[in-house]
Amino acid sequence: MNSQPSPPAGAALALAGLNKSFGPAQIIRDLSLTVAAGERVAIIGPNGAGKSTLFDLISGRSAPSSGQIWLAGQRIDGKKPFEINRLGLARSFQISQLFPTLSVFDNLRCAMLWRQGLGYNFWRSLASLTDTNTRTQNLMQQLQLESVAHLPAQQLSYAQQRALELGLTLASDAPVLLLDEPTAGMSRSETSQFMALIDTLTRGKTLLMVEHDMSVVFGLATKIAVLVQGQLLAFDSPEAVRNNPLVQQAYLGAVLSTAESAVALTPTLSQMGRGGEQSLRDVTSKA
Ligand SMILES: Nc1ncnc2c1ncn2[C@@H]1O[C@H](COP(=O)(O)OP(=O)(O)OP(=O)(O)O)[C@@H](O)[C@H]1O
Repeated sequence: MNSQPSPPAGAALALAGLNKSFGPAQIIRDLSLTVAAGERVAIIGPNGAGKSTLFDLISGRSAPSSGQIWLAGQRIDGKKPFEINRLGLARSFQISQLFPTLSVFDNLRCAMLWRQGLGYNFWRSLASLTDTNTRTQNLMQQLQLESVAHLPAQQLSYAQQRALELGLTLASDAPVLLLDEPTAGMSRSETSQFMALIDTLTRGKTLLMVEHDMSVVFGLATKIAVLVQGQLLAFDSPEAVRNNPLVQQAYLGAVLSTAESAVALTPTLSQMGRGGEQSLRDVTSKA
């Protein structure tokens, strides 16, 4: 009767028949989704649609009521967050994840060490420390945070803190990343520049992001998943989702009409090119 379900071949992440209830309230309903390696998926939907709950299920923060989740072919539903992280999935946890009194460099180094399973260990070999320091330095450069390397995280600007938070997620070197509203709270120009940073630093990785800002969604995602009342209404290319009458009716129509002007004002990544990446320096170097 209960034949063991198998994951779709070659998927970076796959969800099948996922359900989550809190008491009598069913929040996620029979959700199935297959994400190919290297795909960038934006999860959108009205407030309360279940986006954060879905992230919680994938990252192990809570267990599904039923259904399966596979990461690169391995069942992960019901596993602990640190086990899922070790298996190759990292989730950004907003600024609260930062160590406020540690420097930018030490925040990143801690994340690197955790990935290696070393922690702060007095007896760690000098060679591995040197290697970690070099890789921390490289990541810090990519994040354009060298100018604030020795500042405590709590003294950074908001945009710099978000860049550091992205760095902590990247430090685990996980091939699958979950980003929770990466540009929330940023100005429009900061958002454009941060999008360019995400684009550059997550190349080749599989990305899922919950995002309300349609300029980010349509500028960055290769696929969009639309969640309404816990159900997957659509999972398709940005163009197909934009033109889907069901999506228009349930969600995007209203959102796009208010966001359209913002989208028009925000250059796409290809339009930004190197210039966009360059100007991020201005944002992240703000004291
Ligand atoms: N631990 C919980 N216990 C009971 N209900 C919960 C719990 N967590 C979430 N919910 C409910 O589940 C529903 C979906 O919440 P969720 O935060 O996943 O939505 P969301 O799409 O991320 O919303 P938003 O866009 O506003 O962040 C909401 O009605 C919320 O009240």
